[in-house]
Parts: sequence; structure tokens; C-alpha cells
Amino acid sequence: MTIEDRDDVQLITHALARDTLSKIRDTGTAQVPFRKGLVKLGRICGYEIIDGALETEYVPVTTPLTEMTGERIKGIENVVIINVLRAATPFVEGLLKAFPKARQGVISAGRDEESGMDDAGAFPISVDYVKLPTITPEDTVIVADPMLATGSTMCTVLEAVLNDQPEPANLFVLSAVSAPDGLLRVGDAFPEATLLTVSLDDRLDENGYIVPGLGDAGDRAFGTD
Ligand SMILES: O=P(O)(O)OC[C@H]1O[C@H](OP(=O)(O)OP(=O)(O)O)[C@H](O)[C@@H]1O
Ligand SMILES: O=c1cc[nH]c(=O)[nH]1
Ligand SMILES: [Mg+2]
Repeated sequence: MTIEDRDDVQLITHALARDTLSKIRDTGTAQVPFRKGLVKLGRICGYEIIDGALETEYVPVTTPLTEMTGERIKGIENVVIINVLRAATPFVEGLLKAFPKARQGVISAGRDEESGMDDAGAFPISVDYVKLPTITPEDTVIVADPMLATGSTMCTVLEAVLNDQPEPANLFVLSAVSAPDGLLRVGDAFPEATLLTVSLDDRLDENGYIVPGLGDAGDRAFGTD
């Protein structure tokens, strides 16, 4: 099945998200505006998740003038955000503006770039640090990583996050830029996940980088090379 036929893949189409992503793709965007762009993108994605996935409920409100019926977002107290070190850190900073009370997990997972991709187009992933909150069946879990390339990192992260935990009410894999191969790998391995992405790019190059992509998100956000 191709990506276009799958209903577990959903694009975040907000114009501000597309505008911000276009700015940070540009090779002339320096470290600080790049990092700030990822923060902004995370905030917009957070608002879009609220709008698309969480319901509202009616509540009584007393204004200075009268009584009325207002709305509150249901389930916003039950959000877990997983930060995949390190490129997800500014992205998660933005998400937290939409979900300030989220419980957070941190996992350091990185591609072993020296080994290269195997015959199936996957990277070996080294996991160095894992600190995860307990998940409940009421939770909306958002696993955030701006780049979803081969999907190797995300599959490793999801295994760790879901290991011995009850299935959450919603499971979102959130990326800014994704490649078809990675979405297929993650979607096939975790059919319970909804794969949200701002841009589904064309392909991976021979080194597993997304094309057109934005380069190495971690290096660009942290000023390393
Ligand atoms: O889908 P994949 O092929 O696994 O690639 C995606 C991963 O690559 C990047 O991390 P990287 O290993 O460069 O670590 P970094 O965030 O520390 O730069 C990115 O942030 C993802 O975690
Ligand atoms: O294109 C890519 C692929 C993996 N990680 C990145 O930061 N960029
Ligand atoms: Mg990197």
C-alpha cells in the first residue's frame, strides 16, 4: 500500500506551519532562527492536534455580566509528550505551549550513521537514556521528532514507550518532515499510531537523509556539524 492510500497518515496543513517549515528548510537560515522555527512549528502542531483530535465539552461560565455556556477542551490534562533527543527538544518546547501540563518522557535515540543503512533501509539505533512516565488508557501520547526519515529511530522509541504499558486513548507520532519509507515502516509496525506530519517529502538519499528535507535537524538546531 502506498502512503497516499493510508488513513493513518495525516498532514498538518496550517498555513503558518507550512510557512515556518519553508523558512527553516532554507540553507541560509542560521542556528538561532532555525531553533526558533522548530519551537514555533511545535506550537502550531500542538494547536492543530488539539483542534483535530481532542473534543470540547460545555461548561457553565460566569462572566462579569451574566451566566453563559462556554467550552473547555476534554482530556488536555491527560497528555504525555515524548522528547526524542536531541532534535526534538525545541520542537517539544513549542508543543508544551499548547500542552503546558503534559507529562514528559525523554529518550535519547540516535542513528548509527557509520554503520549505514541495512538492506531493508533501516539504521541501527543506539539508545542511551530512557526516562518515561507511566501511561494510562485515558492518555493522549505524542511522540515528537521533527525528522522521520527511515523510521528506524521512531520504531525503537515506540517500542520503549509502549513496552508494558496500557494502550493510550490516542497515540500520535508527530514529525515536521517525513519520508515515505519511514512512514511506511512506522505505520506497519505500529498500526495503532496516527502519523502526523507537516510535510511528506519525496524520498531518502543514499545516506538516509530526507530530500528535499532540511538537512540534519539536530546539527542545525544545536550548532554542531
Ligand atoms: O527516521 P530515522 O532514519 O531514524 O532518522 C530520524 C532521526 O534522525 C535524527 O536524529 P539523529 O540520529 O541525527 O540525532 P540528533 O537528533 O542528536 O541529531 C532525527 O532527529 C531523528 O531522531
Ligand atoms: O534528513 C534527515 C534525516 C535524519 N535526520 C535529520 O536530521 N535529517
Ligand atoms: Mg542529527
